[in-house]
Amino acid sequence: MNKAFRCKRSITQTFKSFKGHCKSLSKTRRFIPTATSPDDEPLQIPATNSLSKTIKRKSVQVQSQLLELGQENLEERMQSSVAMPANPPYRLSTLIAELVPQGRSALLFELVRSSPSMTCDQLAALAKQYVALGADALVVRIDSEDTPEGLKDLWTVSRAVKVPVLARDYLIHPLQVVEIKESGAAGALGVIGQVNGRGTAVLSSFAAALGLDAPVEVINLLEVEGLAKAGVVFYGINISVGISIAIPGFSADLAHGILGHLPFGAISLVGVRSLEEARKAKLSGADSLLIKSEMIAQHQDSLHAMSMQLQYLVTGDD
Ligand SMILES: O=C(O)c1ccccc1NCC(=O)[C@H](O)[C@H](O)COP(=O)(O)O
Repeated sequence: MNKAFRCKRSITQTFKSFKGHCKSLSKTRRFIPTATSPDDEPLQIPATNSLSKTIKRKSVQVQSQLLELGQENLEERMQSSVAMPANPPYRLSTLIAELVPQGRSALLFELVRSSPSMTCDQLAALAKQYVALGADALVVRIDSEDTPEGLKDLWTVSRAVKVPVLARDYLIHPLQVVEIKESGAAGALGVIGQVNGRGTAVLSSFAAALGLDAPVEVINLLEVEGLAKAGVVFYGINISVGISIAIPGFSADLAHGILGHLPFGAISLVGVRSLEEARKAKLSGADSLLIKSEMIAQHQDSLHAMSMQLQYLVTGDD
């Protein structure tokens, strides 16, 4: 359990500071989480790029959930989630701790419905295929743009395979983390430093308090420094983030710089879209690789070959 919770702050206090954080961000940041309590004013968000548009859409969704739930029910749900943390049978951080001393990085395959009409059972069958191909863990996309039944997908896949299953969404509010925990996942991707700003550490420590692995996506060492002080130990790097938020020079090279300067004992996950990115990330010391759905789609006709090449890469036999 990390700092925010070691300090014995109640979950209510934590949530309140998260709310305050959302409000302050609304005035100052480029990407603005607007998931606030039912009594908050709707916030104005400048949609400057695709990520900020996505966050705006997500904020509207979360805000409507919060309105429906009400403040008291929300606090009760969060409190009972902390009181009964998840104890998933397969954990990514445990797996990484086993593999890294052997010189091996963990391979996470991203799973997404190929069309909205795909069923949960079909997705579960695909999950089993990925595990048979060599995936050490799976990441299920649950955003409403990817599936009409994100949490059901997560629930079904988590029960279908004997590897860690993480959700991928855009996380801006603790309620989303509670739902992911209740769906039986072992973790969540989507806590993004650039989106959550000063609330990042709170959201991350809340996920940890619920027993989930939740790497925080970072784009520079300044973020790492601040988060490390707050006790964050799991970092994510999305190599293609430079494309979506136009950071000049953000590339595998910058990822290399961040990976080389993570705090002692920290673990890392790097999202890749090609074998070349996977190779660079492994050489730079990534503890785990997220094989993104775009890459899997590109190798649709040669999944076995892709997987074999990845196995060579992560064992360092490349
Ligand atoms: O997407 C990754 O590569 C990634 C790697 C490690 C931790 C988190 C990661 N993604 C979380 C995100 O929410 C993405 O940054 C965001 O969805 C944008 O993703 P994309 O459109 O695939 O660049």
